[in-house]
Amino acid sequence: MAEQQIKVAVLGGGSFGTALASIAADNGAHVRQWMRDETLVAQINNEHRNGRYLPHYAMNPAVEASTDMQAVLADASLVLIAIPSKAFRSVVQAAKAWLRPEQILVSTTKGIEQDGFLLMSQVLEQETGFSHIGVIAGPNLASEIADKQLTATVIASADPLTRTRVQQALGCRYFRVYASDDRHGVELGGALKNIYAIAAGMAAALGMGENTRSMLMTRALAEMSRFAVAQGANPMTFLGLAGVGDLIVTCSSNLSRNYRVGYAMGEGRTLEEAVDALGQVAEGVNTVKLVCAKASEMGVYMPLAEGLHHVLFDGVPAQEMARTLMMGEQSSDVEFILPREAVQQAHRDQAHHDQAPPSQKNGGSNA
Ligand SMILES: NC(=O)C1=CN([C@@H]2O[C@H](COP(=O)(O)OP(=O)(O)OC[C@H]3O[C@@H](n4cnc5c(N)ncnc54)[C@H](O)[C@@H]3O)[C@@H](O)[C@H]2O)C=CC1
Ligand SMILES: O=C(CO)COP(=O)(O)O
Repeated sequence: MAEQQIKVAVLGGGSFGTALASIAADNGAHVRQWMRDETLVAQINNEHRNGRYLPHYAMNPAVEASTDMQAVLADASLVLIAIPSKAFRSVVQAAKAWLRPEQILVSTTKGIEQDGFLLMSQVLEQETGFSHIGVIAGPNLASEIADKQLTATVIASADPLTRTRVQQALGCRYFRVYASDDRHGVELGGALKNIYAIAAGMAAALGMGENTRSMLMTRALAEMSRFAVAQGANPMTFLGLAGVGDLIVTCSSNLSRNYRVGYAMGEGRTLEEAVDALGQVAEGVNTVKLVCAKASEMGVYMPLAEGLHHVLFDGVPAQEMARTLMMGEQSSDVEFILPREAVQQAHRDQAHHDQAPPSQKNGGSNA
């Protein structure tokens, strides 16, 4: 019996939604893509090109674009939502009337909602109450996917059906889909790395070398995983594609929009100028604000994120980022092996010992 063609709906007409719609169509799925802009819909349907977000990408001609959300969602079994975090909830609310519990709902958005510090899959859960919910995250620069560069991602969900269906729908000769059940960790990895991509772009523009970049990325990973574990994620997730994988790509490539915002600021532009010149979403700008507030509330040590926050919002010069990196406490390398508290305690013990009168040192002996 012939396999039934999977029906995929993509909400969002930006670069990632477009790349994912085309992958699914390359893979034989029936794909409809929803967006607000009628001109873009006409261009995708007539020229098979998204001139606004991925102008040089020849999309799979089978992708049908539409501004009619109901028609796009009508018979889809898999719904991919690629909408920036600021608009995510409003789009889900608009879609709700046509969503059904048996559908698989997957967020591809790497951001956090301000009210309640919610990740997008939590927004999906809140709005729908459905159980087939997952997230996609990993080193996935849309423009490289558009070039069909070999790429891998992660589908994270507690629900095995969601994981399997997404692997079937998107896994193809140039796109591999690995599975995880740590939805929260994978989703946090995707959102948090945007903060450090901005910092890495800044460091690159300021002429910092490879040692510095490597230190920044590795300490970023320590900081991200410390925060995520405090939020209930599994630290091992940060060894995977959605952790270190995504951190590497966005901290190294000027195809990353977050990196580009940092680079422009390192060259002397203001945040506003850098964001305006980009014309697309750089989620890290909002994420750093929310994460710093949350970290301070939870008592999580995040010197890099705080340093970046001062540069972005408090008028501190970008050069100060480097000082932040060098002036923080010299603590543990991998704190899941040697806890930070153990290093701090050793420093305190040593200071106590150094201050003690000579008669009390070395067990009272003067040798
Ligand atoms: N572009 C990339 O390489 C990747 C992006 N992502 C994530 O995917 C999410 C979406 O990103 P992109 O597609 O790259 O963004 P984009 O900036 O290329 O496009 C955003 C799209 O959302 C639409 N949109 C914005 N507000 C809307 C609203 N209120 N109602 C309906 N549509 C609205 C815009 O019109 C546009 O079509 C982001 O959270 C990003 O972090 C994840 C992986 C890779
Ligand atoms: O998440 C991404 C690649 O994995 C895209 O990063 P930017 O949003 O910084 O372009």
